[in-house]
Amino acid sequence: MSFERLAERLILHVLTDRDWSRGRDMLTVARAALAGGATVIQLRDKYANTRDLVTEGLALRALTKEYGALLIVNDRIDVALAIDADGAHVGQEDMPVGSARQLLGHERILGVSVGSLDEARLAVEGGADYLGVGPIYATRAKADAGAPIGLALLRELAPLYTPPLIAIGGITAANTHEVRQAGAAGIAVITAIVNAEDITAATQDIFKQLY
Ligand SMILES: Cc1ncc(COP(=O)(O)OP(=O)(O)O)c(N)n1
Ligand SMILES: Cc1ncsc1CCOP(=O)(O)O
Ligand SMILES: [Mg+2]
Repeated sequence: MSFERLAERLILHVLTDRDWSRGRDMLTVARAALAGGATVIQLRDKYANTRDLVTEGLALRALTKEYGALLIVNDRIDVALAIDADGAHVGQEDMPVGSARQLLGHERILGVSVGSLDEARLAVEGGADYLGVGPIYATRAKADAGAPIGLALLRELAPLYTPPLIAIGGITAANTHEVRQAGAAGIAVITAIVNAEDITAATQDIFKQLY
């Protein structure tokens, strides 16, 4: 897939998160987000054991196929392979990018979190298909995310590298436009979508700001 086509398909990631879903189950949340325009569901479950993660993943695999959306697994390359996900996402404390790429192969998408120029360079050299850049703004959904980095890194990276930049951290309908203007090909969202009372409407509101 070309980077341009990939960028289109990666425009709106919704990350699952039990803590912020108001007690609604993951499939209900994901279905509502897909109905509102999510193009990627990232399975992100910090509590489930491996067996449950695979079960959740298989259900999300069927659902994302129904909507023609991508499924990315957070942290776990083995689970991504087991459920035939479209790809996996690793951060700076997860599997190193080179090893992740080796295990995942070249047919699946590999996303890597970066918060600095150096991390971005290493991620690109290691074969990342997209970069998760953040936290752009303050976030409630990741306690160890560190201080917000603002828009400067997006502006620096956009002219340097071809893999799409996906902005994450505190993204809402109100700041989506400025994030895109700064160079983000797409955005990744937790609370502004999964914590919304009407998930589909919240996703639609954000989706509209992307174009
Ligand atoms: C698209 C995207 N970008 C960044 C992250 C964060 O990954 P990581 O730093 O490994 O943190 P956790 O999500 O694992 O808590 C992401 N998941 N997705
Ligand atoms: C997983 C992650 N990585 C950096 S910030 C963040 C949390 C994003 O959640 P929210 O969209 O609610 O700020
Ligand atoms: Mg991680």
